[in-house]
Amino acid sequence: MTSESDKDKKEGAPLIKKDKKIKEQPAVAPEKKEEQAQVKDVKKKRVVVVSKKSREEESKPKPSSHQKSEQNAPTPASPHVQSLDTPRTHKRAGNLAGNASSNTTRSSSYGSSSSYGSRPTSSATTQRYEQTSSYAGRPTSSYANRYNSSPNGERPPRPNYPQGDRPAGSRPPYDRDRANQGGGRPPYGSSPNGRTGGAQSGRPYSGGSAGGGRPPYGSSPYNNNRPNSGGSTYNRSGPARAGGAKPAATETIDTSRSAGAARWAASKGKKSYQSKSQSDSEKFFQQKRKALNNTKVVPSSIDIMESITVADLARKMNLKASELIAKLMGMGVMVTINGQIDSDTATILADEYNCTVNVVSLYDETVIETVADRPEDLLPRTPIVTIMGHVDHGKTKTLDAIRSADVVSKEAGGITQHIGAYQVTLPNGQQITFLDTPGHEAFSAMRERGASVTDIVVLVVSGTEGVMPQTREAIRQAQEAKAPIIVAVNKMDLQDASMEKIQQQLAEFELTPESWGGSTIFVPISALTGMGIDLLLESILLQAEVMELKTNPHCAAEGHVIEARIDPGRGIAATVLLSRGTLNVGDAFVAGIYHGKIRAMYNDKGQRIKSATPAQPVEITGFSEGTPKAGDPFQVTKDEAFARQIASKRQELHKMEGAKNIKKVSLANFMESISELDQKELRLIIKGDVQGSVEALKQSLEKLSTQEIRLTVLSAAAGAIVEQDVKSAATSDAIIIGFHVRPTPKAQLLADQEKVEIRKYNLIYEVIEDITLAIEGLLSPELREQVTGQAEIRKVFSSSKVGNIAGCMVLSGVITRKSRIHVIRDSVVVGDCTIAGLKREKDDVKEVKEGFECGVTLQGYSDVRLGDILEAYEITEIKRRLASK
Ligand SMILES: Nc1nc2c(ncn2[C@@H]2O[C@H](COP(=O)(O)OP(=O)(O)OP(=O)(O)O)[C@@H](O)[C@H]2O)c(=O)[nH]1
Repeated sequence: MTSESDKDKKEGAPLIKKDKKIKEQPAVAPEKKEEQAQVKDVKKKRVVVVSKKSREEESKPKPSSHQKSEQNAPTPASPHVQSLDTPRTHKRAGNLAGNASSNTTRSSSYGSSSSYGSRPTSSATTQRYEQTSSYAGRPTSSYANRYNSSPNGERPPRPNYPQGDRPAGSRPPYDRDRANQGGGRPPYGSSPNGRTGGAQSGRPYSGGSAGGGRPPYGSSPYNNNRPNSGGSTYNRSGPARAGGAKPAATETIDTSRSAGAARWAASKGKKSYQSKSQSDSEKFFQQKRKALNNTKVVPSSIDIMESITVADLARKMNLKASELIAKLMGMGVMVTINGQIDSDTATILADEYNCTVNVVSLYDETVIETVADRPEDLLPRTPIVTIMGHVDHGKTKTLDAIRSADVVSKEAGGITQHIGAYQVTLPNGQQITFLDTPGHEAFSAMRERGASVTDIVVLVVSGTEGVMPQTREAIRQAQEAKAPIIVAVNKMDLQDASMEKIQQQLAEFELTPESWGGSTIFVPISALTGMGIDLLLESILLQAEVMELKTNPHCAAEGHVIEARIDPGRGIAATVLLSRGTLNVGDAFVAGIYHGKIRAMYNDKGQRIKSATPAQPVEITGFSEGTPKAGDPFQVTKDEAFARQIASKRQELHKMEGAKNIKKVSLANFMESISELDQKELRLIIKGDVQGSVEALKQSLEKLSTQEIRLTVLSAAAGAIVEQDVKSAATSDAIIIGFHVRPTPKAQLLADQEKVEIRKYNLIYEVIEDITLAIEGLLSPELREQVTGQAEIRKVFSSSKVGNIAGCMVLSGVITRKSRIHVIRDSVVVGDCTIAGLKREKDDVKEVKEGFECGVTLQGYSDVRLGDILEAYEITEIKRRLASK
């Protein structure tokens, strides 16, 4: 039985400890407790305010001094104005000035930072960029072509673009006059080959970074000068800290106990009031204030990729996207805010603002540099052979004979064990790798991606049928790939097979037999009987010997994807053929635009292996995301993080290339842009009497689209309005336009039921007019400022209750209590706020007219100074018209 004391020991132990703790604390009088609670409360509020403040200041590039003053000054509940004749200096004004100056240091540090340049750059990558910069140019075809190297492991020479194509690192200013005369620059959107290559020529990436003022990764400009969360306010009342170190918790409590706590509490109250009262118009003003704070000039130069969205370009140039869109429209380029424009167009646009565009190639950042082979590193390697030829000429049977296994019959049984390539070991120990994919498809896929994987092509030609269409195609493909051809004249076991006939036919394709003085090897074979197969293999080895195929097996592995598939059990699996290096399980890699880490590796016999050498076909697993394509370059990287980085940049580049030519708003891309932009949309289905007028109407209507409102023609066809049209309109929320056509009775009935609007017209201008009005109805009104009066600050008073009071003389117009105010200093708008109090003498007034003195306290801005102009203005909403856009 458990005794009471035991129970206490078990259950009551923590309680006793707690009690002890409480007892250790000195006794506090009830009123003292209340005070402590208040102080704690104030402290909590204060921490919130401070963090909020630092966030605000971080987001603003400049005038932190204003904010500082504002925070120090409590919100004036009832502004009091002293007579202008009784100047009074306030002790706190000096404090505020001191704070302001400390913040000036901070704002300059913000100002020097470039938000565009904060791209992460590892030092290792930078080294690579520097190496890359020596390229004179690059092919402009798809991304995969760019990463492919030659089969012998050497990087193909980069094409040299004509000298003077573009100076290193920068673009020459665009001579508009010349272009207008049809001279220099190609038309918009036509990006001539070599342009981008020229852009990079000789321009070291790191140099570009430096020129662009890009801060190195991780070195945030904020870190240097930004005060810690305590800020100067803490310093004033709290104990001094060495080196501006973050205050300890005790310090915070101490400072909270000071008289400043009340001010913080008031400040907190004001802020919560502000945040609550954020109406739509307030948002507008916030944006405006932000814009004012960002009244930066257009930079003299910017760095962009090969294409850029209008929004990004506007941001880089410190301009409004709408302004750029308008300019582009003037140039005949219809583009939305998130639409891509190429670097040429961006250059022309930027040139309008005397801004030079430097094209930073994303491609450069996706290149995995490899170390060049030294002659002593190179060792002979296995030849890689592709069997090609016309349908039914015996390709599979030949491969089958080579492997001494009947693949045809296995395939008939549904067994597909092959991995796209396999290696044959001959009795003498020599090896040959055969690509086991249907020749043409493999070749086409490889060629499309710029891969030249095959060393030798074996062209199988039926000795009975002779040269057929696919034989010709195979010859062309092999010749384009500069792969030597060995002709295997098959089915020589058949009576009507003729070697001579085939030789004659092929001579027309510059495939002349050695016996005729040419250099092409012809081998008579019978895949059925196995006759001539040995000779064929010998011929392959002979050809390979002549080609002196060598590679470096000791470097990081490189090669190509031969085929890829999704294995139900193992996920993404790809057959890879290495051109150089040794591949090991656990290696990080990039294949095309995807990356991964080798999880498992299998040879062509399906056996699990740990490493693979050049020309040895292997199937790998371990892809982290997508499935690569046949012909994609495969490269091992130093680690997985780098592989991921490269893959992500390649994906971005791939996306950009895909989007590069999308400039005009089209039905194909509108869904994407709408989801991105949250645009308003007017959807139409057009039906007309003849196709010609339907097309004309469609084009005219699509031109009415603005960056805010998309006009989408879902379908445009000739014919009556039928039920299907109504159904489509109902599901997609569209309006039907009937031009010279009417709905069938059934369609009309359905439209009535579904509340689908059918508008009928006979004149094209009526349609345009109606739709224009509809679009204008959807346009949000334009908010326009109207200045109502101006006052000059002749004296500044500080009040402990209401903060700074501006003693003003109204110079023109009228200042009303409801006016919004621009604070203008040296012709620069430094503040945008409302009036908290307006007084004549000691009386609150609604307005003060020209020629009268008044006292103004501002809401949301307290850093008023002698000589500042207070510009009173009102916002008026103006209905937008399409014509005025
Ligand atoms: N008599 C004879 N028949 C052959 C020979 N080689 C292949 N054949 C037959 O020709 C037909 C087609 O052979 P495949 O090896 O499937 O031809 P293929 O070129 O691979 O055909 P596709 O895969 O459709 O392009 C089969 O019926 C084979 O048995 C040969 O040397 N002699």
